[in-house]
Amino acid sequence: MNVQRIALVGPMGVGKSSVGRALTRMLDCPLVDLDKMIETEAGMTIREIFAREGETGFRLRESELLSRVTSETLETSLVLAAGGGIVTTAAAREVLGQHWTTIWLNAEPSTLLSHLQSETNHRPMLDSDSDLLSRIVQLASVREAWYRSVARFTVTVDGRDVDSIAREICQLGGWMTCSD
Ligand SMILES: Nc1ncnc2c1ncn2[C@@H]1O[C@H](COP(=O)(O)OP(=O)(O)O)[C@@H](O)[C@H]1O
Ligand SMILES: O=C(O)C1=C[C@@H](OP(=O)(O)O)[C@@H](O)[C@H](O)C1
Ligand SMILES: [Mg+2]
Repeated sequence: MNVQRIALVGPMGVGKSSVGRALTRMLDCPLVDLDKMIETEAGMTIREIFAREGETGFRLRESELLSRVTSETLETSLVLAAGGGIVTTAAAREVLGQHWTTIWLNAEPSTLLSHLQSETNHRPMLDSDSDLLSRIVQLASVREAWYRSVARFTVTVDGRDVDSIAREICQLGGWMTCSD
């Protein structure tokens, strides 16, 4: 069996979790949404982790969990929806580049703004003195080179629905099910 391991990276709000869910339906293989797994294991929400442990504590949990999930599933087909900031950790970039077919979902700031406008509550990295659009642009300027460095493919999502994005990803790899 041909093992497929697809990791979705990209900025907050681009649709990693949503496209991840669509992909697992289409490919009939499991999804790990890393943020959800972090929350379950910590028994805290992401906002609570940031409040108690700061961004540093969250990044440690995130990169350690990525390494563990990766090493425990090397022979398993899997879709991984990462959090937008995973690429800020060097160890995580190494794992994504080496052990996953990593796909960068990318979008214009205006698209991210429209996706995130009612979704800032559980995303502490969006707490900022500046307005939401400026924060989106600022994070992109820091992170885009890292997304590029880990990604085998880039998919632009502007103006597209979740299923069409997932279908494009399946076509990129020639995947019909996770065993193809
Ligand atoms: N292609 C899309 N078109 C319209 N809305 C989208 C699309 N992708 C995601 N969304 C919406 O944007 C918000 C953030 O999506 P989510 O999947 O949580 O993004 P991420 O995991 O990348 O932060 C959700 O409300 C989701 O329904
Ligand atoms: O970009 C970031 O730093 C973060 C993105 C979030 O995930 P999504 O990209 O799924 O929103 C989550 O991991 C956390 O709030 C930090
Ligand atoms: Mg997500």
